[in-house]
Amino acid sequence: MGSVSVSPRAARATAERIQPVPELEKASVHMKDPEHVKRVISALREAGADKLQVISDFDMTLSRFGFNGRRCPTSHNILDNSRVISEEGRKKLKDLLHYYYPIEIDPNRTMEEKCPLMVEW
Ligand SMILES: Nc1ccn([C@@H]2O[C@H](COP(=O)(O)O)[C@@H](O)[C@H]2O)c(=O)n1
Repeated sequence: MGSVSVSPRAARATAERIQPVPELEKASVHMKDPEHVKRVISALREAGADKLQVISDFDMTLSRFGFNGRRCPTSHNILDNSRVISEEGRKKLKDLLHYYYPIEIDPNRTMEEKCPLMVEW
């Protein structure tokens, strides 16, 4: 949420019309500045879907790591195992996962060693 910029004028305008966001009331949601988050969400709602641009990253910040003791799929896993990928493509992706994932979680490698390999992946 911190990277969404809202002009002071837009923030003031929306502050008066903030609608409740029930999802934000969940115990699992932690916010440094809840009022700012509410203002940003109101501004997003007001601007509409045409103005929305979503940028996500790929390191389990958006996807869940585990649930009920089981590992959740990453965003890559979902695509890798979907029917939009050919059988041959799925095999290649699985081979890449088996090669690169152990490197990603290897506690004996430095970030400097890992980074170029993760980019290569
Ligand atoms: N080509 C790739 C690259 C990365 N991964 C794994 O996905 C994790 C990121 O998961 P998100 O749900 O946040 O996208 C990353 O830590 C790698 O383990 C992959 O499977 N395929």
